[in-house]
Amino acid sequence: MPRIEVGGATPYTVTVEHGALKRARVPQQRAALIVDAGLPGGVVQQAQAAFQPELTLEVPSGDACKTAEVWSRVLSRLATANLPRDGAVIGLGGGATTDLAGFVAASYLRGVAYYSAPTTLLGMVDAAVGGKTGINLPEGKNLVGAFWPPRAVWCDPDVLNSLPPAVFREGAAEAYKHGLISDPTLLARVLSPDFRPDHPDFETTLADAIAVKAGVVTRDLTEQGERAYLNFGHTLAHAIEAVTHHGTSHGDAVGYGLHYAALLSRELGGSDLSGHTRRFLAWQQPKPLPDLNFDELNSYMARDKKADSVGVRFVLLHDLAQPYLTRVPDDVLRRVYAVWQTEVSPERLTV
Ligand SMILES: O=C(O)C(=O)C[C@@H](O)[C@H](O)[C@H](O)COP(=O)(O)O
Ligand SMILES: [Zn+2]
Repeated sequence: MPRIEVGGATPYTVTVEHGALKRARVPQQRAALIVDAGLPGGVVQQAQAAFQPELTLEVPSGDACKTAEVWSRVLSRLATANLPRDGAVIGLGGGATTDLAGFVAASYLRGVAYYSAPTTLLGMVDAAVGGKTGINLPEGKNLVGAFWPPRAVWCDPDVLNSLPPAVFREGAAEAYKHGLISDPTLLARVLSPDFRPDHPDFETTLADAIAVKAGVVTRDLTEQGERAYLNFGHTLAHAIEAVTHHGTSHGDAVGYGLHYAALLSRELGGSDLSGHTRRFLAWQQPKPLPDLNFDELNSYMARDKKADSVGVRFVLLHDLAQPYLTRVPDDVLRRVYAVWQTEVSPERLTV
Protein backbone atom coordinates (compact mmCIF):
# COMPACT_ATOMS: atom_id res chain seq x y z
CA MET A 1 0.00 0.00 0.00
CA PRO A 2 1.84 3.16 -1.12
CA ARG A 3 1.59 6.07 1.29
CA ILE A 4 3.15 9.31 0.21
CA GLU A 5 4.10 11.82 2.86
CA VAL A 6 3.78 15.47 1.91
CA GLY A 7 5.92 17.65 4.17
CA GLY A 8 6.07 21.33 4.98
CA ALA A 9 4.32 23.35 7.68
CA THR A 10 1.22 21.14 7.60
CA PRO A 11 2.28 17.60 6.65
CA TYR A 12 -0.24 15.05 5.42
CA THR A 13 -0.46 11.62 3.85
CA VAL A 14 -1.67 10.61 0.41
CA THR A 15 -2.95 7.04 0.57
CA VAL A 16 -2.91 5.18 -2.74
CA GLU A 17 -4.73 1.92 -2.27
CA HIS A 18 -7.54 -0.18 -3.66
CA GLY A 19 -10.48 0.30 -1.29
CA ALA A 20 -9.02 3.50 0.26
CA LEU A 21 -12.31 5.36 -0.05
CA LYS A 22 -14.24 2.79 1.99
CA ARG A 23 -11.68 2.96 4.77
CA ALA A 24 -11.28 6.77 4.81
CA ARG A 25 -12.21 8.61 8.02
CA VAL A 26 -12.01 12.18 9.35
CA PRO A 27 -11.70 13.03 13.05
CA GLN A 28 -14.09 16.00 12.90
CA GLN A 29 -17.61 15.35 14.24
CA ARG A 30 -19.30 17.58 11.70
CA ALA A 31 -18.44 17.52 8.02
CA ALA A 32 -19.79 18.68 4.68
CA LEU A 33 -19.17 16.53 1.62
CA ILE A 34 -18.96 18.42 -1.66
CA VAL A 35 -19.56 16.06 -4.56
CA ASP A 36 -19.46 16.21 -8.34
CA ALA A 37 -23.08 15.83 -9.49
CA GLY A 38 -21.97 13.45 -12.26
CA LEU A 39 -20.46 10.82 -9.96
CA PRO A 40 -21.90 7.30 -9.94
CA GLY A 41 -24.28 6.87 -6.98
CA GLY A 42 -22.19 3.99 -5.62
CA VAL A 43 -19.11 6.18 -5.18
CA VAL A 44 -21.07 8.88 -3.35
CA GLN A 45 -22.67 6.25 -1.09
CA GLN A 46 -19.27 4.79 -0.25
CA ALA A 47 -18.01 8.23 0.71
CA GLN A 48 -21.10 8.98 2.76
CA ALA A 49 -20.74 5.68 4.62
CA ALA A 50 -17.07 6.44 5.29
CA PHE A 51 -17.26 10.12 6.26
CA GLN A 52 -20.77 10.30 7.75
CA PRO A 53 -21.18 13.92 6.60
CA GLU A 54 -24.08 15.89 7.98
CA LEU A 55 -24.64 17.46 4.60
CA THR A 56 -23.81 16.42 1.05
CA LEU A 57 -23.76 19.20 -1.52
CA GLU A 58 -23.78 18.42 -5.22
CA VAL A 59 -21.97 20.81 -7.53
CA PRO A 60 -21.88 20.86 -11.35
CA SER A 61 -19.34 18.58 -13.02
CA GLY A 62 -16.07 19.94 -14.37
CA ASP A 63 -15.12 23.60 -14.46
CA ALA A 64 -18.79 24.63 -14.33
CA CYS A 65 -18.42 24.36 -10.53
CA LYS A 66 -15.40 26.66 -10.37
CA THR A 67 -17.39 29.89 -10.44
CA ALA A 68 -17.95 32.65 -7.92
CA GLU A 69 -21.69 31.82 -8.01
CA VAL A 70 -21.26 28.14 -7.09
CA TRP A 71 -18.61 29.00 -4.48
CA SER A 72 -20.90 31.54 -2.85
CA ARG A 73 -23.91 29.17 -2.95
CA VAL A 74 -21.93 26.43 -1.22
CA LEU A 75 -20.69 28.87 1.44
CA SER A 76 -24.27 29.93 2.13
CA ARG A 77 -25.30 26.29 2.58
CA LEU A 78 -22.50 25.77 5.10
CA ALA A 79 -23.47 28.93 6.96
CA THR A 80 -27.16 27.96 6.99
CA ALA A 81 -26.21 24.55 8.38
CA ASN A 82 -24.01 26.28 10.97
CA LEU A 83 -20.97 24.19 10.16
CA PRO A 84 -18.56 25.21 12.96
CA ARG A 85 -14.88 26.16 12.80
CA ASP A 86 -13.90 22.73 14.00
CA GLY A 87 -15.91 21.11 11.22
CA ALA A 88 -14.51 19.76 7.96
CA VAL A 89 -15.07 20.11 4.24
CA ILE A 90 -14.41 17.05 2.10
CA GLY A 91 -14.13 17.21 -1.69
CA LEU A 92 -15.21 14.14 -3.69
CA GLY A 93 -14.77 14.36 -7.45
CA GLY A 94 -12.38 15.38 -10.19
CA GLY A 95 -9.84 18.18 -10.08
CA ALA A 96 -12.44 20.91 -10.52
CA THR A 97 -14.54 19.63 -7.60
CA THR A 98 -11.57 19.35 -5.25
CA ASP A 99 -10.28 22.81 -6.33
CA LEU A 100 -13.67 24.28 -5.43
CA ALA A 101 -14.07 22.27 -2.20
CA GLY A 102 -10.58 23.30 -1.11
CA PHE A 103 -11.33 26.95 -1.74
CA VAL A 104 -14.60 26.66 0.17
CA ALA A 105 -12.63 25.16 3.07
CA ALA A 106 -9.98 27.89 2.80
CA SER A 107 -12.49 30.73 2.86
CA TYR A 108 -15.38 29.55 5.08
CA LEU A 109 -14.93 31.08 8.55
CA ARG A 110 -11.43 32.02 7.34
CA GLY A 111 -10.47 28.40 7.03
CA VAL A 112 -11.67 24.98 8.18
CA ALA A 113 -10.17 21.50 7.80
CA TYR A 114 -10.09 20.23 4.22
CA TYR A 115 -9.86 16.62 3.00
CA SER A 116 -9.64 15.41 -0.55
CA ALA A 117 -11.03 12.24 -2.14
CA PRO A 118 -10.25 12.54 -5.86
CA THR A 119 -12.23 10.33 -8.23
CA THR A 120 -10.34 10.98 -11.48
CA LEU A 121 -6.79 10.25 -12.53
CA LEU A 122 -6.15 13.97 -12.95
CA GLY A 123 -7.43 14.65 -9.44
CA MET A 124 -5.25 11.90 -7.94
CA VAL A 125 -2.02 12.69 -9.77
CA ASP A 126 -2.30 16.43 -9.46
CA ALA A 127 -5.21 18.57 -8.29
CA ALA A 128 -5.92 16.90 -4.94
CA VAL A 129 -2.32 17.18 -3.78
CA GLY A 130 -0.45 20.39 -3.04
CA GLY A 131 -3.08 22.77 -1.72
CA LYS A 132 -3.72 24.94 -4.78
CA THR A 133 -7.43 25.66 -4.46
CA GLY A 134 -9.56 28.12 -6.35
CA ILE A 135 -12.09 29.14 -8.95
CA ASN A 136 -11.97 30.66 -12.43
CA LEU A 137 -12.95 34.12 -13.64
CA PRO A 138 -14.27 34.87 -17.14
CA GLU A 139 -10.89 36.57 -17.56
CA GLY A 140 -8.94 33.37 -17.00
CA LYS A 141 -8.36 30.06 -15.27
CA ASN A 142 -7.74 29.81 -11.52
CA LEU A 143 -7.42 33.57 -11.10
CA VAL A 144 -8.87 33.46 -7.57
CA GLY A 145 -7.80 31.03 -4.90
CA ALA A 146 -5.66 30.17 -1.92
CA PHE A 147 -2.95 27.74 -0.91
CA TRP A 148 -4.86 25.52 1.52
CA PRO A 149 -3.37 22.04 1.86
CA PRO A 150 -5.62 19.09 2.61
CA ARG A 151 -5.25 17.18 5.91
CA ALA A 152 -5.34 13.86 4.03
CA VAL A 153 -5.88 12.59 0.48
CA TRP A 154 -7.32 9.19 -0.46
CA CYS A 155 -6.65 7.86 -3.96
CA ASP A 156 -8.66 4.70 -4.57
CA PRO A 157 -7.90 3.15 -7.98
CA ASP A 158 -11.19 1.21 -7.75
CA VAL A 159 -13.16 4.42 -8.36
CA LEU A 160 -11.30 4.89 -11.66
CA ASN A 161 -12.79 1.70 -13.10
CA SER A 162 -16.05 3.46 -13.93
CA LEU A 163 -14.32 6.46 -15.53
CA PRO A 164 -14.97 6.96 -19.27
CA PRO A 165 -11.72 6.09 -21.13
CA ALA A 166 -11.37 9.63 -22.50
CA VAL A 167 -11.52 11.09 -18.97
CA PHE A 168 -8.87 8.61 -17.83
CA ARG A 169 -6.59 9.52 -20.76
CA GLU A 170 -7.21 13.20 -20.09
CA GLY A 171 -5.80 12.85 -16.57
CA ALA A 172 -2.74 10.99 -17.84
CA ALA A 173 -1.46 14.33 -19.19
CA GLU A 174 -0.45 15.42 -15.68
CA ALA A 175 1.32 12.12 -15.00
CA TYR A 176 3.13 12.41 -18.33
CA LYS A 177 4.05 16.00 -17.41
CA HIS A 178 5.63 14.71 -14.19
CA GLY A 179 7.62 12.31 -16.36
CA LEU A 180 8.88 15.12 -18.58
CA ILE A 181 9.85 17.52 -15.81
CA SER A 182 11.19 15.09 -13.26
CA ASP A 183 10.91 11.31 -13.66
CA PRO A 184 11.42 10.11 -17.27
CA THR A 185 10.69 6.50 -16.26
CA LEU A 186 7.05 7.56 -16.10
CA LEU A 187 6.87 8.31 -19.82
CA ALA A 188 6.81 4.72 -21.04
CA ARG A 189 4.90 3.52 -17.98
CA VAL A 190 2.02 5.96 -18.57
CA LEU A 191 1.70 4.96 -22.22
CA SER A 192 1.94 1.24 -21.46
CA PRO A 193 -1.17 -0.94 -21.83
CA ASP A 194 -0.48 -1.89 -18.18
CA PHE A 195 -1.37 1.62 -17.05
CA ARG A 196 -4.94 0.78 -16.13
CA PRO A 197 -6.59 0.71 -12.70
CA ASP A 198 -7.04 -3.07 -12.59
CA HIS A 199 -3.38 -3.88 -13.36
CA PRO A 200 -1.17 -4.94 -10.42
CA ASP A 201 1.47 -2.29 -11.32
CA PHE A 202 -1.00 0.57 -11.46
CA GLU A 203 -0.80 1.58 -7.78
CA THR A 204 2.98 1.89 -8.00
CA THR A 205 2.99 3.99 -11.18
CA LEU A 206 0.22 6.19 -9.80
CA ALA A 207 2.12 6.62 -6.54
CA ASP A 208 5.37 7.44 -8.38
CA ALA A 209 3.56 10.10 -10.43
CA ILE A 210 2.04 11.59 -7.25
CA ALA A 211 5.44 11.45 -5.52
CA VAL A 212 6.86 13.91 -8.07
CA LYS A 213 4.28 16.50 -7.08
CA ALA A 214 4.53 15.66 -3.37
CA GLY A 215 8.26 16.32 -3.44
CA VAL A 216 7.91 19.65 -5.20
CA VAL A 217 5.13 21.01 -2.97
CA THR A 218 6.93 19.83 0.15
CA ARG A 219 9.87 22.04 -0.84
CA ASP A 220 7.91 24.97 -2.28
CA LEU A 221 4.23 25.12 -1.29
CA THR A 222 3.56 28.69 -2.37
CA GLU A 223 5.41 28.68 -5.70
CA GLN A 224 8.34 30.87 -4.80
CA GLY A 225 10.51 28.85 -7.17
CA GLU A 226 10.53 25.18 -8.14
CA ARG A 227 6.74 24.74 -7.97
CA ALA A 228 6.39 26.76 -11.17
CA TYR A 229 7.83 23.75 -13.02
CA LEU A 230 4.57 21.88 -12.35
CA ASN A 231 3.07 24.43 -14.72
CA PHE A 232 4.90 22.97 -17.72
CA GLY A 233 2.49 23.11 -20.67
CA HIS A 234 -0.06 25.16 -18.72
CA THR A 235 0.49 28.64 -20.17
CA LEU A 236 -1.10 27.66 -23.46
CA ALA A 237 -3.39 25.08 -21.79
CA HIS A 238 -5.07 27.64 -19.53
CA ALA A 239 -5.50 30.02 -22.48
CA ILE A 240 -7.15 27.24 -24.53
CA GLU A 241 -9.51 26.46 -21.65
CA ALA A 242 -10.48 30.12 -21.30
CA VAL A 243 -10.90 30.77 -25.03
CA THR A 244 -13.03 27.66 -25.49
CA HIS A 245 -15.09 28.51 -22.36
CA HIS A 246 -13.97 25.16 -20.93
CA GLY A 247 -15.17 23.27 -23.99
CA THR A 248 -11.67 21.79 -23.83
CA SER A 249 -11.05 19.91 -20.59
CA HIS A 250 -8.00 20.71 -18.47
CA GLY A 251 -6.25 17.40 -19.21
CA ASP A 252 -6.80 17.68 -22.95
CA ALA A 253 -5.61 21.29 -22.88
CA VAL A 254 -2.51 20.21 -20.96
CA GLY A 255 -1.85 17.50 -23.57
CA TYR A 256 -1.88 20.19 -26.27
CA GLY A 257 0.09 22.59 -24.07
CA LEU A 258 2.85 20.04 -23.39
CA HIS A 259 3.47 19.78 -27.10
CA TYR A 260 3.63 23.55 -27.53
CA ALA A 261 6.07 23.81 -24.62
CA ALA A 262 8.22 21.02 -26.11
CA LEU A 263 8.33 22.82 -29.46
CA LEU A 264 9.23 26.10 -27.74
CA SER A 265 11.96 24.33 -25.76
CA ARG A 266 13.48 23.01 -28.99
CA GLU A 267 13.23 26.42 -30.63
CA LEU A 268 15.17 27.98 -27.75
CA GLY A 269 18.01 25.48 -28.07
CA GLY A 270 16.88 22.62 -25.85
CA SER A 271 16.78 18.94 -26.78
CA ASP A 272 14.02 17.95 -29.15
CA LEU A 273 11.46 16.36 -26.84
CA SER A 274 8.56 16.88 -29.22
CA GLY A 275 8.62 13.19 -30.18
CA HIS A 276 7.51 12.41 -26.62
CA THR A 277 4.72 14.97 -26.57
CA ARG A 278 3.57 13.99 -30.07
CA ARG A 279 3.46 10.35 -28.96
CA PHE A 280 1.47 11.35 -25.90
CA LEU A 281 -1.09 13.28 -27.95
CA ALA A 282 -1.46 10.37 -30.39
CA TRP A 283 -2.17 8.13 -27.37
CA GLN A 284 -4.39 10.63 -25.54
CA GLN A 285 -6.59 11.50 -28.54
CA PRO A 286 -7.76 14.79 -27.02
CA LYS A 287 -10.98 16.36 -28.22
CA PRO A 288 -10.21 18.27 -31.45
CA LEU A 289 -9.78 22.01 -31.01
CA PRO A 290 -11.82 24.61 -32.82
CA ASP A 291 -9.84 27.04 -34.95
CA LEU A 292 -8.09 29.24 -32.40
CA ASN A 293 -6.67 32.66 -33.00
CA PHE A 294 -3.11 33.23 -31.73
CA ASP A 295 -3.69 36.85 -30.70
CA GLU A 296 -6.72 35.91 -28.64
CA LEU A 297 -4.85 33.07 -26.96
CA ASN A 298 -1.88 35.33 -26.37
CA SER A 299 -4.05 37.87 -24.56
CA TYR A 300 -5.05 35.11 -22.12
CA MET A 301 -1.45 33.90 -21.85
CA ALA A 302 -0.55 37.45 -20.76
CA ARG A 303 -2.63 36.87 -17.58
CA ASP A 304 -0.74 33.70 -16.69
CA LYS A 305 0.16 33.66 -13.00
CA LYS A 306 3.82 33.06 -13.81
CA ALA A 307 3.93 36.54 -15.33
CA ASP A 308 5.68 39.21 -13.30
CA SER A 309 5.68 42.97 -13.88
CA VAL A 310 8.02 42.50 -16.84
CA GLY A 311 5.86 39.93 -18.60
CA VAL A 312 4.98 36.29 -19.10
CA ARG A 313 7.36 33.46 -18.26
CA PHE A 314 7.20 29.95 -19.71
CA VAL A 315 8.39 26.71 -18.18
CA LEU A 316 10.60 25.01 -20.77
CA LEU A 317 12.96 22.04 -20.76
CA HIS A 318 16.67 21.98 -21.54
CA ASP A 319 16.23 18.21 -21.66
CA LEU A 320 14.16 15.56 -19.88
CA ALA A 321 13.93 16.43 -16.17
CA GLN A 322 15.72 19.76 -16.70
CA PRO A 323 13.02 22.43 -16.45
CA TYR A 324 13.67 26.17 -16.36
CA LEU A 325 11.64 29.35 -16.40
CA THR A 326 12.17 31.92 -19.14
CA ARG A 327 10.64 34.73 -21.15
CA VAL A 328 9.90 34.01 -24.80
CA PRO A 329 9.70 36.80 -27.41
CA ASP A 330 6.31 37.23 -29.05
CA ASP A 331 7.58 36.47 -32.54
CA VAL A 332 8.91 33.11 -31.33
CA LEU A 333 5.59 32.31 -29.63
CA ARG A 334 3.76 33.11 -32.86
CA ARG A 335 6.12 31.17 -35.13
CA VAL A 336 6.08 28.07 -32.96
CA TYR A 337 2.31 28.35 -32.61
CA ALA A 338 2.00 27.97 -36.39
CA VAL A 339 4.08 24.76 -36.27
CA TRP A 340 2.08 23.47 -33.30
CA GLN A 341 -1.21 24.24 -35.03
CA THR A 342 -0.43 22.06 -38.03
CA GLU A 343 0.87 19.25 -35.82
CA VAL A 344 -2.16 19.04 -33.54
CA SER A 345 -4.75 18.83 -36.29
CA PRO A 346 -6.90 15.69 -35.83
CA GLU A 347 -5.59 14.10 -39.07
CA ARG A 348 -2.01 14.44 -37.84
CA LEU A 349 -2.81 13.00 -34.39
CA THR A 350 -4.21 9.79 -35.78
CA VAL A 351 -1.10 8.85 -37.79
O1 LIG B 1 0.14 22.44 -8.53
C1 LIG B 1 0.74 23.20 -9.30
O2 LIG B 1 1.51 24.07 -8.88
C2 LIG B 1 0.52 23.11 -10.74
O3 LIG B 1 0.92 23.98 -11.49
C3 LIG B 1 -0.18 21.90 -11.24
C4 LIG B 1 -1.10 22.17 -12.40
O4 LIG B 1 -1.22 20.94 -13.10
C5 LIG B 1 -2.51 22.57 -11.98
O5 LIG B 1 -3.32 22.61 -13.13
C6 LIG B 1 -2.59 23.88 -11.23
O6 LIG B 1 -3.85 24.08 -10.69
C7 LIG B 1 -2.30 25.08 -12.10
O7 LIG B 1 -1.97 26.13 -11.25
P1 LIG B 1 -2.05 27.65 -11.66
O8 LIG B 1 -1.38 28.34 -10.53
O9 LIG B 1 -1.33 27.82 -12.96
O10 LIG B 1 -3.49 27.99 -11.80
ZN1 LIG C 1 -2.83 21.01 -14.53
